[in-house]
Amino acid sequence: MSTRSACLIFNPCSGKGNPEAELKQIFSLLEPEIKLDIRYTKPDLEPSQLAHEAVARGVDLVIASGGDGTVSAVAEALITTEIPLGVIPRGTANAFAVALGIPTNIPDACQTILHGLIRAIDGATCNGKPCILLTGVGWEAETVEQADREAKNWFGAMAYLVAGIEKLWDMQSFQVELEMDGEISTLRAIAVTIANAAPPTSVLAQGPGGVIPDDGLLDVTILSTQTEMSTLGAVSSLMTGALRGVASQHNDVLYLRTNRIKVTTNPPQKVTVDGEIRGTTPIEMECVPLSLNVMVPEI
Ligand SMILES: Nc1ncnc2c1ncn2[C@@H]1O[C@H](COP(=O)(O)OP(=O)(O)OP(=O)(O)O)[C@@H](O)[C@H]1O
Repeated sequence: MSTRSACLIFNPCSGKGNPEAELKQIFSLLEPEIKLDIRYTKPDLEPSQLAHEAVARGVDLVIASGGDGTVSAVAEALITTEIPLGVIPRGTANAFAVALGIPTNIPDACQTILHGLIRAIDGATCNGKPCILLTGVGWEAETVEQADREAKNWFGAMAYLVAGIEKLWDMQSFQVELEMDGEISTLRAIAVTIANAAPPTSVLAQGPGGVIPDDGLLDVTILSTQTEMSTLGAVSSLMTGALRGVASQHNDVLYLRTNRIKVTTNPPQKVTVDGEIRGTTPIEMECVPLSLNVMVPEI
């Protein structure tokens, strides 16, 4: 007997699997218990619009199935509503799912939607637009741009590592002005990453020992630079720190926690928000505490 109603927003182009078979599998796992209204994303239709329409129709749950781009856009429509977000990850990195412990295989992700718990997490805005994962300025944004569809098809999640190493050699340091609580600090950096939620694999976003998605704060990680050699040392320290789940102690890695920050750079730098390129600096980012309900596995 179907008791809950859900809109499933399905990106047929995410990842490298067979979308028809995947959708069939999702349907067979969920439909016995959830009445599903399936909507396909289209290149010229923002998934957030489909999610807004679902909210207006009054569904109990909205499920995003795709990569982080799809999940982030669907979440945009659910922030500040009580309607929970279900996630069936089918992308390359699936950073949002990994950050929240949501399984990245279809059967277990569906189990989480059927029998999981609702967890309230923070959302954020970057220049007034929603951000649920992280905003990257400089190296992170250059890496995301370099890791295009073709690279992701070839290398999977390793595409980001390959692109990051490739881009590191070209990175010029830039001047950064950080404004928090009316105070301004100035320094030179190659990367400024502001995270609301991030998995350990987002090495530039680890903050002082992992990103906490429901603390009402953003984790800012700055890779400041002195010389090319010290940059390499800082990057390898960040990577080993991320693997071991501890903060890097390198002198060129700085951490801050804040609920609101403005970042201005000279020259302007590319910005990535939740894995999509979104213009250039300056940016203003703000945490919106406990504004998004997400289905997560039972502990
Ligand atoms: N029907 C469609 N046909 C072509 N492109 C689509 C369609 N629906 C969505 N898209 C595009 O898919 C992109 C979002 O993809 P998403 O992030 O969900 O998956 P992905 O790219 O496989 O994931 P990842 O970023 O992890 O590799 C957007 O650029 C959007 O325009």
